[in-house]
Amino acid sequence: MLKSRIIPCLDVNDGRVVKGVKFQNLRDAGSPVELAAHYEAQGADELVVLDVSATRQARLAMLETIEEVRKQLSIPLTVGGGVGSVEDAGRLLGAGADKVSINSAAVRNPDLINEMADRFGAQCTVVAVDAKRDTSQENFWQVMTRSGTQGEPLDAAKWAGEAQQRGAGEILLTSFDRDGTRSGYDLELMDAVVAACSLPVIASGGADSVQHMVEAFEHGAHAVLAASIFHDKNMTVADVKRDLAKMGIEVRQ
Ligand SMILES: O=C(O)c1ccccc1NC[C@H](O)[C@H](O)[C@H](O)COP(=O)(O)O
Repeated sequence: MLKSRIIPCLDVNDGRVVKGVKFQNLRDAGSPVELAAHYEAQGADELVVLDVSATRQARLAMLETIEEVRKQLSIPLTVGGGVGSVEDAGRLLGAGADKVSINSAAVRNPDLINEMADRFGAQCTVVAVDAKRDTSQENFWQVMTRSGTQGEPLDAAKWAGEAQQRGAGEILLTSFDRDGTRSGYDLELMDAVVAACSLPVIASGGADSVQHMVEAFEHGAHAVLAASIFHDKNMTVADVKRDLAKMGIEVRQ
């Protein structure tokens, strides 16, 4: 049985880790290099670094940040944010990423998923699905792109299924509604995506307790991603893993 993974997330804007609520009101949360080392020392299984910078020069500087973070880490590193092409993905892998996550560019050009999987392998190809509940429809979550600012005429569960068909290796599923709110993962969204896609799914958005993580695992998540609770030092990755083990969830110690 694969062990459940705990993945801290560094959202990076202009070289600094930031954290907001529903992708808004971003506050400074520290240095990416220091936090990467910090979370690995706490026992993180993987790290996700998302470039949420708005400006082009900040995005280009991201390669240096990735090289610096890579020097700190021995655990798998997934990098995403603004990846627009196979060449972009290649540059990030060359800078030290093990996996690259794509969202907006894949929605614009779904063949990009096939190209990445063909060129680098499914294990490097993560499709990030940012989903916002559409309250006007039963069991429908809209795919969001461009850092949560653009609603797409696309059902999140169906899109995850298509990503699988096109060769993706993993789904990074972020609930826009829960991001930063500490109100728990969107479990119904998890259910809908797990029913439509048999790839490993990383639950993201809303974590505030170990119990929230247990719920996500019970609803089919292979891994849980969290940012706020770790950046705000409410708990360490080691605390989480200790409590999960006590609750019978198999984690890497
Ligand atoms: O994904 C984006 O484009 C984006 C843009 C700006 C700010 C945050 C963004 N994403 C949200 C991150 O993936 C966030 O770290 C996860 O949703 C985890 O959130 P919490 O654990 O609730 O803090």
